[in-house]
Amino acid sequence: MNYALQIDRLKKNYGDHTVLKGLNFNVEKGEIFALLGVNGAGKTTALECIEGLRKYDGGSIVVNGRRGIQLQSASLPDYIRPMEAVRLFAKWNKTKIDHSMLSTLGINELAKTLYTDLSTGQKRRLHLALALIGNPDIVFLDEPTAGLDVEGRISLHDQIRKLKSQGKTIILASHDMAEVESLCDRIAILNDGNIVFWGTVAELTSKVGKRYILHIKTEQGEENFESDNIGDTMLTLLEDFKQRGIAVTDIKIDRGTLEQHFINIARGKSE
Ligand SMILES: Nc1ncnc2c1ncn2[C@@H]1O[C@H](COP(=O)(O)OP(=O)(O)OP(=O)(O)O)[C@@H](O)[C@H]1O
Repeated sequence: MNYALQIDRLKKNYGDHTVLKGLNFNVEKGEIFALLGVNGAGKTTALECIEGLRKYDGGSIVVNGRRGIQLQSASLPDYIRPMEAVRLFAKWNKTKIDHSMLSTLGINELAKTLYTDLSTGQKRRLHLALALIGNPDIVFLDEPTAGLDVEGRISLHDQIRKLKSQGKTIILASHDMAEVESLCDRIAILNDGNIVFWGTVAELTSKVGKRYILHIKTEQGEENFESDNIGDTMLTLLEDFKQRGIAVTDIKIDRGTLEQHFINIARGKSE
């Protein structure tokens, strides 16, 4: 297999707090891959170890290709202008400025604005341009569309798809299932320092397809139940309520969404 990234038993502690307990996953060349997990799951820590920005305490990381890392907001000085930042990054990377990439990302039109005066979307576009300056094979994006409006998200998603069509591998951390469903080939879900799901979005979706949430209202309130076998679950529950002498007043069945399923996995409920 042609891997861009091979992570084997990656461990990271902050003092006596073990954040990554031995992560194993691979990312194929040319795919868009997302690391998902609730707040504090360890996504940024894992990305920073892989990016080479943070030391880790065990395991191995193999990166096959040049890395390009999107800066976090607030990483550039307020009074730098976009083209000054571009020139600096080109110098550090010992490379020529790719004006066609800058124009695709609309950086030329921002040339004279101070960094502090750029909108969130414009900053994100600049950060992406700076990540692309050394023509990397693997591009790392930490929550690339957080805080963007719908138009900004669509435009950034188009840029990310374009990078994939150029053969680049994209690795992103995200909270946003809609983003992940529309963009990513494969995902890993982090929970409590471990990978609890690794696979394609279709594989996760197929699991969700079988999952139902049953809302049963009784005179005592509403209770929710999850099931893969809605018929059997409903019969068992109705029998149980009957035996306890509780009157059922309403029943609603929801097919669980991908997001709901993700949250259940990420919070450690069994599949
Ligand atoms: N520099 C640090 N020193 C000590 N603890 C840290 C440090 N950075 C992160 N942590 C802790 O490590 C855990 C994982 O944090 P991390 O930022 O990697 O998670 P995350 O999944 O990216 O979260 P979020 O979605 O909120 O960005 C958290 O409990 C956090 O408090």
